[in-house]
Amino acid sequence: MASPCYRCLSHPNSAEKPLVSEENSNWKLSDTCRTHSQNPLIIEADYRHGQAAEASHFLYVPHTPGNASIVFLDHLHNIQRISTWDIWKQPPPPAPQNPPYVLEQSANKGIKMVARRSIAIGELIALERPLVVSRVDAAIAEDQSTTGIFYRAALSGLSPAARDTIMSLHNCFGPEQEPILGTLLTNYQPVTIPDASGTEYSGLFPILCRANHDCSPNANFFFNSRSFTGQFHAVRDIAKDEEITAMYSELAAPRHQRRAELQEHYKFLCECSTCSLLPNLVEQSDIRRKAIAELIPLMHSGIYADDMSVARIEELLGWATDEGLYALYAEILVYGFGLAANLGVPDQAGKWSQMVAEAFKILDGADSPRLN
Ligand SMILES: C[S@@+](CC[C@H](N)C(=O)[O-])C[C@H]1O[C@@H](n2cnc3c(N)ncnc32)[C@H](O)[C@@H]1O
Repeated sequence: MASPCYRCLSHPNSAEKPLVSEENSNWKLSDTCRTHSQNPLIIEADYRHGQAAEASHFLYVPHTPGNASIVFLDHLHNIQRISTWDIWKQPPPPAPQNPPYVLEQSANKGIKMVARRSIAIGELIALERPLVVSRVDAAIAEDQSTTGIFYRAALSGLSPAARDTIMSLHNCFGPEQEPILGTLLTNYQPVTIPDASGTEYSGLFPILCRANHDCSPNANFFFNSRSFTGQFHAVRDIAKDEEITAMYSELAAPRHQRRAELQEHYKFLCECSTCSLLPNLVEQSDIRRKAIAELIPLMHSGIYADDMSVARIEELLGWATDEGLYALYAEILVYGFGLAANLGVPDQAGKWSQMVAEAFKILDGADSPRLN
């Protein structure tokens, strides 16, 4: 089977989905929904499932029917826990004043995010709360998924402005996909909720999703679960008028693989500066990225292979820098720190530990939860 999307873990759907029919065009709960509780406002999406706790429910935050700013799709037990979070009593943190970006029409990539002024490495570019958060494996009955009734019902509790914003976003699937689902899948970004027993979530961030992809992106998307905001931080200095870019697919992969994934999940051929290198330079870039890819399972499992050395880590750090892969550079640093400590090289471990802290500040901001 084809690989799942890096950002929302979805598999692209087949081309059999019909458009939403006219009679479903009103924003209202469908007949298969029923209210589970009023305050907090929790709706059971499809009571026909008969397994209420494991079926998808919608939570609207704040709990104002038809005027919520966030809708959550999850199983009931998670939704009930999430509804008690103090975060919903607090206003969202302010976005940067005079944001350093503008959204503009591009020649060939739809809307793009562009730097209005020079942006320094580590600077917060944009921050916002999501309009939709969904567990990636939300349960949807076949009849609801093909017609879009499920998503229409989910969005019905949002404010009209929030819904208009969502429906104005790009849907890269065109008529082959139900329009609301197509729009969500085109724009979802990963959301990590601590204490969610490993459940994976996707979120719709209406400004951040306007950034286009680059295989050596200059911004890092980070979800701060404390403030419940998606954020972009610059991972290198960005010049005025330069496009601000993010990553949509696994970057530690050769060009043909990156392009295939982007084509499959986002329907475009990547012609970023890395993908457009001359053939011999693409070959070198692929060698570096494949070498970094080989380290990923070790980094995730924390295993230090016998042939892994401080010198090899330094080489891989250099390649991650050459390739403009800052998030992976930070992951390699973390692994290198552990390796050096494990090998009994305290000076090197200390140096890398400091570099890890600097890298997390750049990627996530000074309040990075990873700094604790
Ligand atoms: C999440 S949206 C990004 C914002 C989008 N450009 C818009 O107009 O709203 C993803 C879509 O943007 C376009 N896109 C993103 N990165 C691209 C790139 N590097 N080259 C060409 N198209 C790109 C593709 O159509 C893709 O499906």
